[in-house]
Amino acid sequence: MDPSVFFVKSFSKAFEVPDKFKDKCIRSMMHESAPGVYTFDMMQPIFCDRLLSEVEYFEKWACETRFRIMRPSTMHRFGVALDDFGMKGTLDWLMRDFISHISKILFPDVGGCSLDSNHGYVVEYGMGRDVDLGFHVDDSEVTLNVCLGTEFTGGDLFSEEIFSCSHARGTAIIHRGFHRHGALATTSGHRFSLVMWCRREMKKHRKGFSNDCGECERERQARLIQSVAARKKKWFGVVGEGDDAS
Ligand SMILES: O=C(O)CCC(=O)C(=O)O
Ligand SMILES: [Fe+2]
Repeated sequence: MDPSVFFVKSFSKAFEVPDKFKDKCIRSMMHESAPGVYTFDMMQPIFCDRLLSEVEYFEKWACETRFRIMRPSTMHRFGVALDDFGMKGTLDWLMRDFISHISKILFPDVGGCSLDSNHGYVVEYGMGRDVDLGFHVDDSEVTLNVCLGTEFTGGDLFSEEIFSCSHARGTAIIHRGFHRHGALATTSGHRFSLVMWCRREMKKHRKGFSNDCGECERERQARLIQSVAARKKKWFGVVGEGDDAS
């Protein structure tokens, strides 16, 4: 996958410099909006558009086939988990090659570079969708939140410190999972965000377990991916680039 297709220049450049300058470059593109909360430019509009059209296709498909959408978390009534439509490979790549490095620099105390699993989803706010999100902590070591747009007012993210970060399309916020935060009401339009809860599962919980039913989960994922890819191909004549199914 070519990062320059998805990432803004400042982001991809920071990861291309020789290793000895990399940490400094990555740090210099971060703006600390509140203690422990960092914002930076990350995604190009084309990434936001493509992800949102995938979500739209998936929701349409789920509606027509009566596939029960797994909501991202108990806090959300709307939104979709990205694993459900074959984006696991893309999310793993994002975490392994980029988020882990950022986490090593900013959050060595929680995940550092040893993040090894993730839960990625898109949340939706606005008329007929969720309105806001109460104060909470995430089930993650490190959380990445990328604003996908589209047009909206309100929806600022907030945390305990006096901090309000209005999120522009393509910008990312990264923080520790235990950093309490919430989202104010989206007062007009629709707001979508890509959220990735990045975890350190293996080291924390699974040490010493050789059979944790990963096999069953892999089979379930493979069946789902095949079925979604087949339907997408039938309807749209394409399978999204970067999907597990491609
Ligand atoms: O609404 C947002 O962008 C924040 C979402 C969030 O904090 C979460 O899903 O854990
Ligand atoms: Fe959260």
